[in-house]
Amino acid sequence: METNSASYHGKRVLITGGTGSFGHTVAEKLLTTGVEQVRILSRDEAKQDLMRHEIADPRLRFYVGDIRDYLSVERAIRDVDYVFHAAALKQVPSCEFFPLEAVKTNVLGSENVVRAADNAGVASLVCLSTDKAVYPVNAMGISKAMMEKVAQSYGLNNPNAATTVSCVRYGNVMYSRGSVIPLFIRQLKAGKNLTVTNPEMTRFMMSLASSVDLVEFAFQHAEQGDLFIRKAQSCTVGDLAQAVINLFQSKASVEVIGTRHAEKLSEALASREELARAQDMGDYFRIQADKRDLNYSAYFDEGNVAQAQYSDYDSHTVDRLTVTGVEDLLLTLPEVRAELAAAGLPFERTS
Ligand SMILES: O=c1ccn([C@@H]2O[C@H](COP(=O)(O)OP(=O)(O)O[C@H]3O[C@H](CO)[C@H](O)[C@H](O)[C@H]3O)[C@@H](O)[C@H]2O)c(=O)[nH]1
Repeated sequence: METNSASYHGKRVLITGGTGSFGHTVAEKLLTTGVEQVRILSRDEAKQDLMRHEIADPRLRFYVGDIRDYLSVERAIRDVDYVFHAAALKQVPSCEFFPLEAVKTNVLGSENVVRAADNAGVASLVCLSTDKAVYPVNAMGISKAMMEKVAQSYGLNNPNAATTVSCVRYGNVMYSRGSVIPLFIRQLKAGKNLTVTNPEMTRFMMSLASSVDLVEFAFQHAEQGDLFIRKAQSCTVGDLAQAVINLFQSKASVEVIGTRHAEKLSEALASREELARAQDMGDYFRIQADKRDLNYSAYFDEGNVAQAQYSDYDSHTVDRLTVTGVEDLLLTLPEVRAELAAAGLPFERTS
């Protein structure tokens, strides 16, 4: 995390959904700065207890609550300077089965966070979204797309707002809980074949460290309503499986199981319409909110002629990693290195 320690000096930071892998990593990094307090708001007291023991620091404070419940957000956000909003329902299948639960947490819960941040005079709020919010096809993505709209409408409706509200979109965070990389490794260790949905399916691959950098970047650069994405490479799931097989020197084969419910062949981090108004910032894009006011005729009559020159920032068309490239990326992940070390296999490149 390109932590600008000075920005946190003497400040209080709240992380919603803070016991997850993102929250944990951010909290640890913040505590290396001169931050005054890091607050975690989450539902599960057992996970909080675990984290309290893992990071024993008196500046870390835990609030049991749920973003669906405004009062619990209000309690946790009082006197806070900055908020990282990571609390969400983010499993595609569970949101598919219970779409209204996704609405309650990802849309209405996020609205609670925005409103509470405004009422508490928070300086900056960064909301975490996902590539599945772009041209969404599943309930998780649709609810995250609505969260982005809720976040952006805050500035549109409050031109003199004291709180800067921005969003970031992730791709697939490698080795995140419940995702395919730990699954592949578990399958290999159990002597099973790797289950691949569709070998040609592509996903953006991001390490946890680079997703934390993205949030940090947004925090440092956000203006009202901005949405940030980090440029990323993609790979096919077939190549990902092959890279895992190669690193673990396994004889396992790949079993094609077919596309799951509500998943896409590729994901887009930004649409062409968004890229047409995006600012290229090196490793990142800033996508500004449509700043026209809520005058309906402006909304309908003023188009954007630049749009036609752009295509989506899509995992099928961006720079694609080779199998060796995926192996190299996997070797940067501490969890993969630990698994390889435990299996007595090399986890450094010799050539
Ligand atoms: O047994 C499996 C399971 C998955 N896949 C494939 O592996 C890729 C990644 O699958 P994950 O389940 O790891 O990730 P998803 O893209 O489905 O979704 C993930 O990324 C999202 C962000 O885009 C959210 O964070 C979500 O919670 C998280 O599961 C997909 O192409 C999927 O089809 C397989 O090939 N075999």
